[in-house]
Amino acid sequence: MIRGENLSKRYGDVDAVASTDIHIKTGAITAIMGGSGSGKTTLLRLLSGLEIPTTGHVWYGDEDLCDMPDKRLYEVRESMGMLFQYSALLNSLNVYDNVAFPLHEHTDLDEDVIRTMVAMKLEQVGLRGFENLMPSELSGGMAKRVAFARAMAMDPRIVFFDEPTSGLDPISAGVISTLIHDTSKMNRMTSVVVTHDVSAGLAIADHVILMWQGRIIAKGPPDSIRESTDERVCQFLEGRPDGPIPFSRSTTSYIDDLTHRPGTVRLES
Ligand SMILES: Nc1ncnc2c1ncn2[C@@H]1O[C@H](COP(=O)(O)OP(=O)(O)OP(=O)(O)O)[C@@H](O)[C@H]1O
Repeated sequence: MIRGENLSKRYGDVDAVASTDIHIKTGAITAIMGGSGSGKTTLLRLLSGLEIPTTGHVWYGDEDLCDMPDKRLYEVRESMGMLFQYSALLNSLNVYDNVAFPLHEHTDLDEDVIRTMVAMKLEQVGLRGFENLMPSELSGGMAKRVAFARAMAMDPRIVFFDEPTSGLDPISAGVISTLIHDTSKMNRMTSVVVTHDVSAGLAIADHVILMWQGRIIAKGPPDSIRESTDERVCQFLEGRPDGPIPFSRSTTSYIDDLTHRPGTVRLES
């Protein structure tokens, strides 16, 4: 369904994503995992057309997302759902209006029809009856579920989830992971999930992609990732602080930085 070809995204002198080829399979759940700063969110934003790559192409079917007229890009993005890392609910709107927002924005449906659709989506996430609550009155887990209902509002063909379980207790995280899995399978939806949550990622995904320093270092079904002997993959799966994946990404010597030696980053005085 979506294919990234030689994708790179450079911010200043950081290669957030570097020379990456990726194929998102139709109807499958793809988990993109990797350490902090490895480029997962950037890759997700490139694949969903939210970010323009520095090099490369994103093919959506046989159309290039990076070279699409704005009107067509808008149409394509209507067929995609997005659940952002911090839920991104609109704080001035209650739960009902947040979930109804895409339907109000993109359709001419009668309010009665919208009300029915919102009730169905809220039932799906176990929050029917909470329509009048404001985002500030929701727990983190409830906010994620509202964001999930909103991402599903237009019955998208593909949904991008950015850290859907971050900051949640294990039970709420389990609820969200199950929702992603069951909804994807029931609706034959294509899902792309960026997550730090190794066990959830391996449990719900059909296909796993592991990133390090902007590049894909392993890909395949969960079992092949579990059985990988690549030291970087093992370190990530086991959550070991020591190994080939360094804790610090600094490229300059610490001592040089502290002593303000030439060629190093100067601290502001
Ligand atoms: N808008 C931006 N401007 C400048 N640098 C950015 C921007 N977005 C990302 N980066 C840099 O690109 C690199 C990859 O960031 P990205 O958010 O894609 O990683 P990530 O794997 O999703 O990290 P995390 O798991 O911590 O959210 C990081 O070094 C980050 O600082």
